[in-house]
Amino acid sequence: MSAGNAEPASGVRREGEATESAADLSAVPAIQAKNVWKIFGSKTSHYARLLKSGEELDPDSIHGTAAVVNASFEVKRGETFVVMGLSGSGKSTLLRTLNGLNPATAGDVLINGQALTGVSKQELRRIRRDELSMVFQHFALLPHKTVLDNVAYGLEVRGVDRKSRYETAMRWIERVDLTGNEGYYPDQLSGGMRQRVGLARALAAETDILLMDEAFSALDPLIRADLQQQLLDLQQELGKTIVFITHDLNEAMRLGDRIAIMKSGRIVQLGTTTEILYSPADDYVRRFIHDVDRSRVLTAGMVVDKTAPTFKPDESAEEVCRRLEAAGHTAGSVLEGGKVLGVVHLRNVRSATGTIREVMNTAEPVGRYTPIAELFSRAAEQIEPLAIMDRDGTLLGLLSQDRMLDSMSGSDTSGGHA
Ligand SMILES: Nc1ncnc2c1ncn2[C@@H]1O[C@H](COP(=O)(O)OP(=O)(O)OP(=O)(O)O)[C@@H](O)[C@H]1O
Repeated sequence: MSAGNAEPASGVRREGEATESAADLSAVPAIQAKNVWKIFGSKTSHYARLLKSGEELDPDSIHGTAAVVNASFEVKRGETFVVMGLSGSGKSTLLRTLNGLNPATAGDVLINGQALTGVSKQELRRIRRDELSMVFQHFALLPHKTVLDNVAYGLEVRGVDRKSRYETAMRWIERVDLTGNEGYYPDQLSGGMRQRVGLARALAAETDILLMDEAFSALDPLIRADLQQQLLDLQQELGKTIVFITHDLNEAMRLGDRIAIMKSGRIVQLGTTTEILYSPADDYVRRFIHDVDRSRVLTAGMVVDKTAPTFKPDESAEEVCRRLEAAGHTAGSVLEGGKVLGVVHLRNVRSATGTIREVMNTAEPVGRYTPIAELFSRAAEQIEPLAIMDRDGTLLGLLSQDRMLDSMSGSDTSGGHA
């Protein structure tokens, strides 16, 4: 298991110290949890003393509930970090230790390098207002305020003037596709729309960190899938740091860059989708992944072959054929000026006489976040594998139909790349 290996980062801030510049902050993980425990019960301060003095504590032997047991991890800036587990495993409690609503019994939580332990109530309120935003399962909208006022609420609390906060709120209302609904009250909206308001409100606060507690769990499956897609699209553009709580592993794998799986307060595995699918830490995790729809959670970027050779369009088919055979590959990509022009297959270059420009397949490359379920029919139409590109349009590698099928059947095709 990989939980528990978080190293302290540089740049720890203390209360009252100046907020570091954006450049300094970029070197610090957005969130750090170091040996965090949360114990409920009457002897909490006794256990806190034991843990602080370095004593080992067996969570099964305590009087009370050990809701979070020795959790250590870092959430990188711009990462979507999902905490997944069954009801009662400690997810919400862990989230509340991160925003200071439920102070840890022992251990440290650092937000943007600042430890929450020992800070004043006032400073904690400032951190919760300026550095974190929350999206809740049951929306937590103010029923007597309109959509516009709900979205603008965080800015109102911060004292932003009416004109600026409405401008900002309208921008986010538009961004979550709610334009035209700004005058409605929450009870006039569907569940999906209410959660869009919740999301817009969190985004309007313009904090770098979003904490989302079962944010989509109350929605029916189609609306839920829509909101997941909307979050993925927003995230691609905004690059927020998101901690997302869910009890659904399909949702966790669809959204998460990394996933922490919790059981009885412990993080039993922390890894990427492919790490968890192909190397489950124990039988508990194995049972979960049994129900995962791999074609939906595995994306092109997760299973792409990054080792295939690349060629220039004016190389001769004969030379390319020789190089492909020598490298033991059946296909390669053709690049010009850093851009993908096409893909060549050994079968086509073998019989060709001119340059590979004439025999390459010039089909559009595929984005790395496309679920492989959407690629099977395209892959079946051509002999060449699909070219997969990164966010910025550069080539990531090739993906053949065989490789997709292997990844679905449980073979590790990730080659260590998530
Ligand atoms: N305020 C509290 N007082 C006492 N026990 C608590 C408190 N809050 C949570 N617990 C206990 O801590 C454990 C973890 O609860 P938590 O709500 O964090 O789990 P969860 O994984 O978020 O569950 P769910 O998905 O049902 O919300 C449970 O045994 C719960 O009963």
